[in-house]
Amino acid sequence: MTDASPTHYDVAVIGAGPAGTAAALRAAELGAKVVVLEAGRVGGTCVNTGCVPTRVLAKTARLMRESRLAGDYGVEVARPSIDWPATVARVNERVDRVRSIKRETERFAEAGVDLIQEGRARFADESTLVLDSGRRVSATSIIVCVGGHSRRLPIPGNELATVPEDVLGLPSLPRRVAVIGAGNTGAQLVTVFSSFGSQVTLLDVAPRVLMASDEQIAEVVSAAFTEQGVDVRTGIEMVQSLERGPDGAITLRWIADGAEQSREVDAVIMATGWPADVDDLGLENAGVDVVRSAIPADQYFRTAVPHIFAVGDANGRDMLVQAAQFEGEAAAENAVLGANRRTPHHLLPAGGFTDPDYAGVGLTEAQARDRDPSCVVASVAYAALDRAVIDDRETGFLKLIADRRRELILGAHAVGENAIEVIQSVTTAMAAGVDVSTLANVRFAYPTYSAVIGLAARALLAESRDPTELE
Ligand SMILES: Cc1cc2nc3c(=O)[nH]c(=O)nc-3n(C[C@H](O)[C@H](O)[C@H](O)COP(=O)(O)OP(=O)(O)OC[C@H]3O[C@@H](n4cnc5c(N)ncnc54)[C@H](O)[C@@H]3O)c2cc1C
Ligand SMILES: NC(=O)c1ccc[n+]([C@@H]2O[C@H](COP(=O)([O-])OP(=O)(O)OC[C@H]3O[C@@H](n4cnc5c(N)ncnc54)[C@H](O)[C@@H]3O)[C@@H](O)[C@H]2O)c1
Repeated sequence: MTDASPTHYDVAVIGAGPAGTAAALRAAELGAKVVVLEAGRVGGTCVNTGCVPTRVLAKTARLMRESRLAGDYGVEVARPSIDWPATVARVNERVDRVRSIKRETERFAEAGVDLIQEGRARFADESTLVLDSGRRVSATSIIVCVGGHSRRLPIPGNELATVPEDVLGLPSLPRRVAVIGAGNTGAQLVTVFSSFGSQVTLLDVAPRVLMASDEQIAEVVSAAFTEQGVDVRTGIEMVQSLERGPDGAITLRWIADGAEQSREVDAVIMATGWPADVDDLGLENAGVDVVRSAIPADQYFRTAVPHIFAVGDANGRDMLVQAAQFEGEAAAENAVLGANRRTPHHLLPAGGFTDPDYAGVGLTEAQARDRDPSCVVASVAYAALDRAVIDDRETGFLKLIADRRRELILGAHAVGENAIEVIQSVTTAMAAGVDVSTLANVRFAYPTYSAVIGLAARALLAESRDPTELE
């Protein structure tokens, strides 16, 4: 369809992932006439190809591990194995179920938001968008919520690799798999395939796994990978090439310690970054730049063109659902009300479902020591926690970091069973401005993993005090 005179809206939102959905609903709530332009399925990466399917795979992986241990509890089960098509079907069924409770399409309709799904949107100029169908839409403000996509390394044979969004499309469970990239995505896929019984090799140019996490947390996850039989190769110089052999196997070549190394695998997963989905967005027609694969935005989420906002994964800052939603709402308020709303980015709990789980919020220990050398740090091992011993989950610890007066909790990092739930509870305390002695006096139900918070808060109070502190 072509339309010479575009329909005009107060706010046009490109993308119906967590950022776009939050932005559109908030803008409509504030009385704006809103349109959402979505190229694919509503829900975005998170529901369709990211968090939700990954979490179902993580649950499947846990079932595999638990089944292997069932005998220790006198529960007799046959040796577990993966029926890959059934696993994929289960993931898809759960994704559909989550989609059915999210009801984005219905919520847009109830809020009076127009949803147009006629292909990809592209800027024709700074106020006009054109869709693949030819339809044109103009808007007073445009909120770009296009998310991102996997990055394929520019190396020979890269088309042989599978990207994380396409893992469910693997024809069968690979017996040998290489994961390139040990960020949040790669680490979780390592656990999934390792638990499923695949032989896993993990490669990264970074000096350690999980570079964004607290260093000690990453050490525990990395050591667990090695103990589980994963071949962890961090600090490599470069990945060179992939080549398909006559038997269908893929030869992966890389350079480490100045020498070429290679391995034959059945699948290679590239989890090497997440650039914004801007290639065909026509940003040059609107005067908006792309810097390091993301759309730069100021603290109010405005791009260089003040009525064009960029939020969620598109601005390349905090690529998390909780950030995308908050940024979307803030940008909608700034667009509709001309307000100046920012995001309190320091309180973004996040983590991953590896074995063991890991999570964190606030400053890492290195960041905290850098900013405040007199900060206090205390860690409590899960081995000191009754519940972890009861469950045979003694690996891990919770680390709390506070200012020298122990008035503010600056960061919390956990690795071990239920790490994310533990960190979420600490986040709640941080958001409420709870000081360490108040946290140390909270009663925790017995026997729980969150009890480690009380132990860690008491350990923080017991840390030797700086003599200048009571001045
Ligand atoms: C494997 C994986 C696991 C993850 N797990 C977690 C997790 O456990 N917790 C967490 O917090 N985060 C997780 N994330 C990150 C999370 O998915 C993203 O941070 C979040 O989805 C970002 O939301 P968004 O709205 O910015 O973008 P997206 O969710 O990517 O949505 C963007 C939407 O824009 C649409 N679009 C793009 N270009 C156009 C265009 N030109 N025209 C029209 N529509 C367009 C796309 O079709 C898409 O629907 C994970 C990511 C991956 C890849
Ligand atoms: N559970 C979660 O909260 C969750 C899960 C998945 C993704 N995410 C978010 O999505 C974003 C993308 O995550 P990601 O893990 O896909 O990407 P990432 O950018 O966080 O990690 C990519 C990894 O690939 C490595 N790499 C890059 N180039 C390489 C090369 N040439 N050879 C070898 N290794 C190379 C990097 O060193 C890095 O460790 C992140 O912001 C992440 O936090 C969050």
